[in-house]
Amino acid sequence: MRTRSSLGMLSSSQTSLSSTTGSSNGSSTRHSVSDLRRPPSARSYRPASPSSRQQSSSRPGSAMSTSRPSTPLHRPQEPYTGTISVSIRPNPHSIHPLQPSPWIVNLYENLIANSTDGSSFTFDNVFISDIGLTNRHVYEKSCSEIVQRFLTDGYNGTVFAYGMTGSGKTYSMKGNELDPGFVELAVNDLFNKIENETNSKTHTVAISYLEIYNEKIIDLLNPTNVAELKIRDDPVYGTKIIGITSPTIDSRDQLLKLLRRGDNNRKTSATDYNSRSSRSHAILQIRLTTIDLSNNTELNRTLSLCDLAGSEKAASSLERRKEGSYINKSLLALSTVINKLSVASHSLLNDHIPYRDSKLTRLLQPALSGSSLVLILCTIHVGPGMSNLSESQYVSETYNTLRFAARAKDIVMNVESNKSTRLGPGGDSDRFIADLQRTIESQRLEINMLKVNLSISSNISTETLVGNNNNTVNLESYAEIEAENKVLNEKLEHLTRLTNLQKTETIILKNDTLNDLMGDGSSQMMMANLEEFYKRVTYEVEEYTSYINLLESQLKQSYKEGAITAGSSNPPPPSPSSTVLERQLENSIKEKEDEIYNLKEMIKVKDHIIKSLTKTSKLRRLADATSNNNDTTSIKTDKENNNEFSYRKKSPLESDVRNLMA
Ligand SMILES: Nc1ncnc2c1ncn2[C@@H]1O[C@H](COP(=O)(O)OP(=O)(O)OP(=O)(O)O)[C@@H](O)[C@H]1O
Repeated sequence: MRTRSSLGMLSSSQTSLSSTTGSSNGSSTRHSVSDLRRPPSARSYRPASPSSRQQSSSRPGSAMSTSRPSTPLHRPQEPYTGTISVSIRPNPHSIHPLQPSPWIVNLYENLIANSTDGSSFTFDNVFISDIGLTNRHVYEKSCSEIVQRFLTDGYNGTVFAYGMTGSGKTYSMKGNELDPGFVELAVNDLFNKIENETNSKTHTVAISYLEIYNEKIIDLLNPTNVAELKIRDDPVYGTKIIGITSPTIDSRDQLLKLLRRGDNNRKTSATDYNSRSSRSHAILQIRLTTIDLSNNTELNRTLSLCDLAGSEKAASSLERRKEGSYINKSLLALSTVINKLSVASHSLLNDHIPYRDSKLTRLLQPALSGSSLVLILCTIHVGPGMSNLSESQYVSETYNTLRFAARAKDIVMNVESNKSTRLGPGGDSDRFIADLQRTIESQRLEINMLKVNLSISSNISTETLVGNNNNTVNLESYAEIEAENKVLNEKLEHLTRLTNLQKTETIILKNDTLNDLMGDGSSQMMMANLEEFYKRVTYEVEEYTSYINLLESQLKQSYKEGAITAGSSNPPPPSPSSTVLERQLENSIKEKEDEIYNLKEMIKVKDHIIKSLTKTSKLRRLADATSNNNDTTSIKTDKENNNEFSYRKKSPLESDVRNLMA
């Protein structure tokens, strides 16, 4: 029973490690991952010897990582130069009472080793897999330093939890009532700081909370916000999400209440490995602005706390597989970025870093490219727990996570804190406002000029079409209509994509989704699946409807413009080019009308599907109620018969069932 005892035995020393936090050599010592299938007799733990470190550091790419002096975060230094801070936390529930774990933790060296092949990794913190180890303890040793430097020194901070599904990311970030997670602990630190601040300083806190689900950004504080949220470069914050809700917060309780509401909007589902698995990456951004009235300065900084979705093997459910492929794709993009940054830290070449390969890496771009202190908390499985994971499955997943962590640990950062800007007369913001006013003024002039040009050109255009002898179409007005056509074409392309998506959904529904919705056949599971499905479909229907409205208004506009262009009390014989133009407009209008008609038809189909599904779920509830009521009524699912229900024998509920079936 080496597992629990050897991991547990070191528990007491974990608490005495505070002096070693951050004092690791800042590198991960990696040894070759050799044959995992060596016979059990060969499994013995060999702590990393100086010679093995030597061997590791002589390999290309790691030489600098071991020789580079690491700067502990807690040592005041400006700017911060050092590696990303990486901590490893095993999920205590992953220990199996009977199966020895191949992973061994050495708390004195912050090292985790695989006893099968002798490979080992060193990080800033390696935590014990002990059920009694609280989030607060882990937070204080790994995260609170970044939060403090965010609060007092003006650094941006980014913390993210990374690891296999079910390994404890959400537990660490969110926690529970008894054991609050990193987010709540950071919020406490934030408000403690604000409340104890001297009178000369005022603070403004604003937050945004989003999830990236299937490569779409969703506003967790306002899920009805159906506009497609886009990431844009921003001179102050690096990147910014246009249109996201970002309320100003007055108190700790208000902030936590909003987060709870946001958490309820998050996509979670039961997977093969975790009964409540996060199916999205959730990112909380806290923006803090401090105005110091004693010297009239303003300081802005951002703390980002991210609970990433877990990497996973192919799931058995179709829906989960689809989500899983998006999750794995974005985690792969993150891993590629980390690899490249790690290589770039040790080379003089400036390789392209593919931040734009996923929304996640795009959002983390400013943090990973040096504008933020970064902590990565990697959560791992050290055993199969009570799941039916095989040893090779969880060991290889844990290896993947540790390799990712080791590469991240190799990345050298040079982070500068944000600087205060001067307020008041002659201050930075004054100059900024003056700049903005100048820009607005010159834009106002430009708009006026354009308005004048536009009215001249539309007069000329009308004259040209209604009676001038030269029969030429005004080029400017033609260009305008061309531009309008281009916009409409873009919209059309978007619609085609939506339509294709819609087609796929319908096909899926016909073939497999109904089986997926059935889940394990329990009405609870089916209701949960149905609710999720219903939410998604309703969201799509809303998107289509608002899109149709937009198209209709554009069409109206086109009609209007067409009428103005062609309208005349005394129309001239059309010139060849004006006829072409009118034909183009007519075709375009017709296409849009067809498009709208098709979309309306599709919405009808969706509505019909929703109704049928709701009916089916009611039917199933009735069926369950009937069978729970003992009686002999037997309602059974016949999946081979197109998922219809067949029933026999009368019961008091049968008439209800019949009504629903009708
Ligand atoms: N350190 C811990 N102490 C106690 N329980 C834990 C710990 N870590 C994880 N758990 C438990 O393990 C289960 C899975 O954890 P969690 O949901 O946090 O995993 P996850 O990594 O977020 O998974 P996913 O990627 O699927 O969302 C939960 O029941 C959680 O309560």
